[in-house]
Amino acid sequence: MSVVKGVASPLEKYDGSSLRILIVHTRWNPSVVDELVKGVVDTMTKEHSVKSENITIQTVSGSFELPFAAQRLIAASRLQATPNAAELFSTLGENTGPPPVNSQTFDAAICIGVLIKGSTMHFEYISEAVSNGIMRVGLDTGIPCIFGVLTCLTDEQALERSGLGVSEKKHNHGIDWGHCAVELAIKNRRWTVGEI
Ligand SMILES: Nc1c(NC[C@H](O)[C@H](O)[C@H](O)CO)[nH]c(=O)[nH]c1=O
Ligand SMILES: CC(=O)[C@@H](O)COP(=O)(O)O
Repeated sequence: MSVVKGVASPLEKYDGSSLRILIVHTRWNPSVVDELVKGVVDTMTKEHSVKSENITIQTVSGSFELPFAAQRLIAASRLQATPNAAELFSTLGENTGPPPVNSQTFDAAICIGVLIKGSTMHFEYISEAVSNGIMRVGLDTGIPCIFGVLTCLTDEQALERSGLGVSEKKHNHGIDWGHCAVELAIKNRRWTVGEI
């Protein structure tokens, strides 16, 4: 068991009570993905006071769809949060109506999926595309976009990294992603107003 590997705790405990979080997760390998999502949500709500009503959860088919969905959902939330959203919405058709009162853009997005190597190179191509795509969404939108995709060679590796494994090394990586999302969302707010 490694004595080096792992992430150190942050220097402060971040209050997520005002944060708005987007979670996009896949429907591939659902037994593992669902456990990872639970780890993220439980960590944010129980350890950082993120309100459940401020967590938006959307699903896509597979990991390859994660970057597209995250980018489009961030864009849609920005449309809803714009000052003249009602006017913009009215131009979209008479049935759209005004945006929800509490609609605002997201403070962070978390993309969650599980890739498990098969017998072709499909795994390698998707892994590379998805990791680059998720990184690009964060850089292009300015909204922290957390890489919550397990890239596993075996089922056992996926089970271990979602806390469903049988060894003492098992750890739900969703916990780390929940902490990471809150920390970067708070820091991004501070950096955006010049607090460095
Ligand atoms: N094999 C896995 C996939 N494959 C599906 C792709 O992600 C994508 O949905 C499809 O190519 C259509 O664009 N997805 C996973 O998330 N996990 C896998 O193990
Ligand atoms: C990650 C994948 O796309 C993989 O599970 C597909 O399996 P295969 O390479 O056997 O087609």
